[in-house]
Amino acid sequence: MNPLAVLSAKEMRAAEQAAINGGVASAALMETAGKQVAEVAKQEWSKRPVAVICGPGNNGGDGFVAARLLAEAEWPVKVVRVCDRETLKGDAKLMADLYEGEVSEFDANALAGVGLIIDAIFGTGLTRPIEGDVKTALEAINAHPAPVLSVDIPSGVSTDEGAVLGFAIQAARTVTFHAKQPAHLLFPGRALCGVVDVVDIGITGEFDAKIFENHPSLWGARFPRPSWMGHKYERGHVMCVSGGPMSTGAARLAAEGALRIGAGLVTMLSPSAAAPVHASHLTSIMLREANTADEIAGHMQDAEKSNLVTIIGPATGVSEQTRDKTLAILNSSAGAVLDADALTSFAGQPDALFDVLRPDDVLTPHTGEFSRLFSVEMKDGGKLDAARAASKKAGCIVVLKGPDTIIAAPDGLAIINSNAPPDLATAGSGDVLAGLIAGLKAQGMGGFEAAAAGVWFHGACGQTIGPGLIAEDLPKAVPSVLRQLLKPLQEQDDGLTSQQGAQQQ
Ligand SMILES: NC(=O)C1=CN([C@@H]2O[C@H](COP(=O)(O)OP(=O)(O)OC[C@H]3O[C@@H](n4cnc5c(N)ncnc54)[C@H](OP(=O)(O)O)[C@@H]3O)[C@@H](O)[C@H]2O)[C@H](O)CC1
Ligand SMILES: [K+]
Repeated sequence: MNPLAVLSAKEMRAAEQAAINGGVASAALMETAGKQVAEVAKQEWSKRPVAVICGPGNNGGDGFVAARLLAEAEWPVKVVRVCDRETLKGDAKLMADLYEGEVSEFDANALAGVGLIIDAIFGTGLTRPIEGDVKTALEAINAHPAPVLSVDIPSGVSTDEGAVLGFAIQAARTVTFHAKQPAHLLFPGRALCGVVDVVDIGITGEFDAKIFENHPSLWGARFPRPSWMGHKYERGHVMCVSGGPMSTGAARLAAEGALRIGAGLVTMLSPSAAAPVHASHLTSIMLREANTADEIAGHMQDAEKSNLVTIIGPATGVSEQTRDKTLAILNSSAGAVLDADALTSFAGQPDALFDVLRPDDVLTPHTGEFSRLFSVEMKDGGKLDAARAASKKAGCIVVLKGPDTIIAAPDGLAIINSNAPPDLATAGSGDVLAGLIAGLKAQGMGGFEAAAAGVWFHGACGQTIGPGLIAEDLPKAVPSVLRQLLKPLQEQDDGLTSQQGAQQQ
């Protein structure tokens, strides 16, 4: 299976069942899961008193295995149950029976003197909000100074959404099995996981995954590389629609992003009143006047000559005029990346937009713009489903921006990005992203892959600059990230491309 595949709780159960049908004993899977948890504890922490807190299901079963193996390794182990003994059944009961040490019920003294807590309370089987005595136990764990190692997922986090159901454990580290689940990548779940280890427990076989974690290995083979014999007209053309004289910076940031990522030509389409402002700033980016939707449509005829992709939205203003200009682009043969005001200009009448979008066009809303255009209230943890449904509804690629940006395609495929540092939440950063995506699309990448690559690049540029970042820095960081990405794999610096590097923040 692709190591970047992300499986839902239902898909995890199906993968587990397929392994069982293929002859692997379910108890063997649990034994390996618990063994891997014990191994991570031994690798990451020195020998110390450990409390293993076990819940009523198979997550608790994994905990009993880890407790047995740590006790065999002569760790001082204390097992604490947050369920009645009678609720344990199947493999979990078997593992509880195999544990020979004392098992106590959770109380105020349960964590006294421990230096590590293993959270094996709930995993993928959490079905309802945490409350009552269980909540009291989780609160005591979070209040205790010992680090927490969570089994599969921090208890209280919903697997498919990464939302907190009532209350959740804050882990220092989380060991998950076979593949990541959405909660390991979506906030707030991701922040509650700490460092995530994905370990093998003996599940084999192919799985038709629909969700992936963003990484160059998903799209690197199709990433455009300039060729010796090529010329600028073969590297695509990006046009950027500008706002008025007091709002020109956003379009310039997008244009610079497109040029830096390799588009052969970039042209600013500016209202006449704003053209002198652009003229005093632009050098390698060309400048043309375009005041009306008809004039925009006229420029779109360039699409016949080159692979033209047009960006509209950054500081173009929420107006009927922006709407008409957007429709002029969508009714031409130019590709489109629609951001910010171009999206909000269709709030209240989204069908006028959805009717003309083509499957390869890209929308890049942040959550506010998304809610306005798709008339949905964004809830904690609803992001992945919302982006996938929106992509289907709009019939094009949707990039729902945030610390855990989702890239969704109408056929249900989705990519979750995990390399963006918080420094990227700054004015103008999203404009550069629209430019990166358009620049890659103009060079021949499909909309979905261009969006994934653009989002990853944006994150990698953010990591390169780090604290103090302003949007103007992002296009300037593109060359160093490109140099890194286009190196042969064995020469790449892991800091930028490894999963772990991305996961640590
Ligand atoms: N995926 C794999 O290949 C393997 C996974 N393993 C581990 O198994 C768990 C999933 O186990 P499961 O038994 O399905 O679920 P949980 O252990 O997470 O919990 C289910 C029990 O919890 C009760 N529950 C649910 N929500 C609450 C709540 N809010 N408050 C109290 N109790 C709750 C639930 O009760 P129901 O009434 O809803 O039935 C269950 O009793 C996975 O995460 C891995 O750790 C295998 O060990 C290895 C293979
Ligand atoms: K857990």
